[in-house]
Amino acid sequence: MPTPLFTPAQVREMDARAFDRGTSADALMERAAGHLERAVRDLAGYGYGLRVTILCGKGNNGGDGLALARRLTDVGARATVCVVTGEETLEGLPAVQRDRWLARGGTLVSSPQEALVGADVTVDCLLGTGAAGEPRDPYRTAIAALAAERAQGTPVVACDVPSGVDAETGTVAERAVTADVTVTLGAEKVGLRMWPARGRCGDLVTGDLGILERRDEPVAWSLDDRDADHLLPFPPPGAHKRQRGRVLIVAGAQGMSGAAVLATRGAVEAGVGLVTCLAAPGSRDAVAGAVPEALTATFGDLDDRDDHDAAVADVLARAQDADVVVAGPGLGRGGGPTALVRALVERLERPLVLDADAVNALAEVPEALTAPRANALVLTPHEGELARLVDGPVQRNRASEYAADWGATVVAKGPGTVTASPDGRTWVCASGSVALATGGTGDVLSGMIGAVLAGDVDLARVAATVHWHGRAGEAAAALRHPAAVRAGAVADAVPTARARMAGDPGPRPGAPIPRPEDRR
Ligand SMILES: NC(=O)C1=CN([C@@H]2O[C@H](COP(=O)(O)OP(=O)(O)OC[C@H]3O[C@@H](n4cnc5c(N)ncnc54)[C@H](O)[C@@H]3O)[C@@H](O)[C@H]2O)[C@@H](O)CC1
Ligand SMILES: Nc1ncnc2c1ncn2[C@@H]1O[C@H](COP(=O)(O)OP(=O)(O)O)[C@@H](O)[C@H]1O
Ligand SMILES: [K+]
Repeated sequence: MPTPLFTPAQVREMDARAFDRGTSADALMERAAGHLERAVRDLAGYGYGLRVTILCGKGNNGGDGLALARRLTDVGARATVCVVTGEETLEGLPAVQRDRWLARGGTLVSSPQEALVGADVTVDCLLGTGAAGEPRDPYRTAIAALAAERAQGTPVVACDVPSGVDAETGTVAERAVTADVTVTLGAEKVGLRMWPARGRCGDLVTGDLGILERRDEPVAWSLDDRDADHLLPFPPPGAHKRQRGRVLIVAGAQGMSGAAVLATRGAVEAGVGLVTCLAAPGSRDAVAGAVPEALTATFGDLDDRDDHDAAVADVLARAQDADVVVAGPGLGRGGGPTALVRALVERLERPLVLDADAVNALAEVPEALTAPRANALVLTPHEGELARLVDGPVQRNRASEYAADWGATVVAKGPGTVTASPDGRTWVCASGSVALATGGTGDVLSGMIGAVLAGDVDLARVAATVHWHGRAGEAAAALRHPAAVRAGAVADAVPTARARMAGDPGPRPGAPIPRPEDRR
């Protein structure tokens, strides 16, 4: 099942609801400590005699750490605890936990550096979801001491969030913890799935506190292989090629054949009935040579001011024979491409995927983006392209707002790509590799998205395709080396990545993501 993701504020509301029903904050803290204890022992592979150093702050995150120390002692581990703000700063529950720890015979070490000596595992209970902004001293110094210890090979378990990481936005302070395991408490926090935060968490483990209810509405979802596979098309037996979808790719201005080849390959490798690539004459020949499975044709000269109306009319006419149009890779910049993209957005009665230069063209005619539209529009900008479409700095955690404003599905690309559909659903991609950070991999993705939408315009399929593309990047990186992957190798890996995602296909339950209106 897809994993629901929540904001820290939502998790606080879940806490408050649990308190209203009679669950005590103390009970939640004890449950949290139980999950941390298990994570520490799982990481080490043993508990008895394990030397664990716990650095605590003065909030409830620190309280969790003090409760953990007691539990570890109960299973024979040796816990060393430092409250970095000084034990006298604790109030409320953390103070109660401190007193229990001291009553249990525990002691407190005053300096983090001293506490860390000889640790087998360290636990970051410095700052949790109550923190904001750059960690100040004494947290700052403690975070540096933890990092120095980790550099010597001592693994770090983070309580709830790695300190210094924003669990809502996914941003990371200049001084922040890097963990090997993060035990996220109550429900998964959306920011921890986003980059750069995701890179600080290590393995993400959810510590169930019994506060999440079925009716809780997540802000986003994360798909696993099986979820994504079930969302993707599976050809019905007996289908003929036209029923398996027809994709038209409009790409490759003069001298920009590579992008057209890669987008066309993306569509072909993703599996579809028919792919046609429309490109400038030289590019068309390159596509025909490189991708024999595709049909090819040329559009007129988009660079020629007098002729671009004819070229636009030609593309629109050819689009009548397609189920989906993908436009943009290597389309070029200028009046011709802008006129073409505008015409496609305003007049095409087919689902339309706009990538790369088509996104840039759209930024030239923003009124086309906000005008009401009947067809499905999917935009696949990387951060630079997205920045041209929005006012002010890009925030990927705001992709759902962009999607709602534009009535379009927005695929905000980058590590941890965020896909948001205009009906309010959002997905944060869990797959991918830095191997994808190379020219042309985005073109492969746009072709793949065209292919999957050709059968059925379920926008959850876009997120599933992003996941699939990430897995293809991982597969290409494993076969070669993350530093030596070219976009063509990602296209090569698309079919095997799907086969791996499918595993033992088993029964297909259909789309597992409920739409908002079905979720009551
Ligand atoms: N349902 C849940 O999620 C539960 C949460 N619990 C824990 O409670 C934590 C949240 O507790 P709190 O709200 O007390 O918050 P924190 O434990 O994050 O503590 C925040 C403290 O740090 C200070 N602070 C804030 N920003 C700072 C900065 N930039 N530099 C230095 N100091 C800063 C604040 O003044 C405050 O004293 C969670 O992360 C989790 O560990 C658990 O106890 C159990 C239940
Ligand atoms: N560090 C990274 N980790 C994972 N995926 C990445 C990373 N950097 C880029 N990607 C992915 O690689 C692709 C690059 O797309 P794009 O920037 O449009 O490239 P191009 O225009 O060269 O085709 C996107 O799918 C993006 O999500
Ligand atoms: K923490």
